[in-house]
Amino acid sequence: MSASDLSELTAARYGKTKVRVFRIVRQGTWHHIVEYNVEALLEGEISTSYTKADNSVVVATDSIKNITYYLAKISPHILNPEKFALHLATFLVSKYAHITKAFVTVEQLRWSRIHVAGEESPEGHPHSFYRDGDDKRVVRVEVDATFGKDKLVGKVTAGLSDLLVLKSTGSSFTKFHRDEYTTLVEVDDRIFSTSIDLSYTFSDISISAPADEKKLEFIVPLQQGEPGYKGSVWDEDVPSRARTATLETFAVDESASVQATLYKMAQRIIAENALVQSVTYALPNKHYVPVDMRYLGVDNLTPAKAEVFVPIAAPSGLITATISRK
Ligand SMILES: O=c1[nH]c(=O)c2[nH]c(=O)[nH]c2[nH]1
Repeated sequence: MSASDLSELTAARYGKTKVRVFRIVRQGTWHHIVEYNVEALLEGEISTSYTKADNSVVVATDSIKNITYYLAKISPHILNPEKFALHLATFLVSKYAHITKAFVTVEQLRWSRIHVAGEESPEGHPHSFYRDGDDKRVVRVEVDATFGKDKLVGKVTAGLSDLLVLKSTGSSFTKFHRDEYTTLVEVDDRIFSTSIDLSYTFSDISISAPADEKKLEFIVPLQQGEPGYKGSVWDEDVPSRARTATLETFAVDESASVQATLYKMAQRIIAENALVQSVTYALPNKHYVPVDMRYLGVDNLTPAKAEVFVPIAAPSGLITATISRK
């Protein structure tokens, strides 16, 4: 039996990742900026590149990078990561006959306008910005041309990552299962800190295939404010409402556990966003352990006296769940 009888290619996807893009859109002296980390991966009739060293089916990852920068230059949708991701994925499956699916992830880094005391605009400075947080807005798009290049289906998941939060009270963890392996003590007051990863999904959307020869045109059916508009996956309100719901629920919830708080956050996102079908959180429980000072005769352990803590980097709990619209 030869080696080729023993194995077969069952999945293949490739492309470019960590394409760093910064873009300025100038409206006179009023500038808009975005900074993205883009990943664009392809699937299709590419198996012979793996099995037969046939590079003729390979759109070089370098070309995928070049297309990403070109669209960042010419796309009217660059300022909205959902629309830009859909544009890039639609371009890739439309341009290349043998590519049936494109998977684009856009991570948006935070840049907010600096507010200068006494200056005119309440929206902030026209061209000066600061990094106001390490969390990222994240958009994942799949454009599927399996049903035909003129019947493109878009699957959009959006959300955020690395939103680090902490509350110094309003969190307990009691009445959990106990057995011979249990050493954890019940606490009715503890620190709760987590780095929030959130993603929410929308129903599939149908996308008009670009009619122009260069496949660069990507048509957005209806825009916010136009008659007949019923909301869409690229509404700017959805990410901002989701971020606010996450932060506010975390802040005000009398948390019985990470699980119970997670569930309330997700319920609020579903209630507030008609187009969101499901919500997934991944919440590491970043433990803060009070330092035992009993050997000094100092009480730093009873909850009301616990003031000095060791932040524990690892291990952490990891609580995840998906909550779906009924
Ligand atoms: O909120 C929590 N959920 C858990 O599942 C868990 N497990 C644990 O040790 N501490 C905590 N806290």
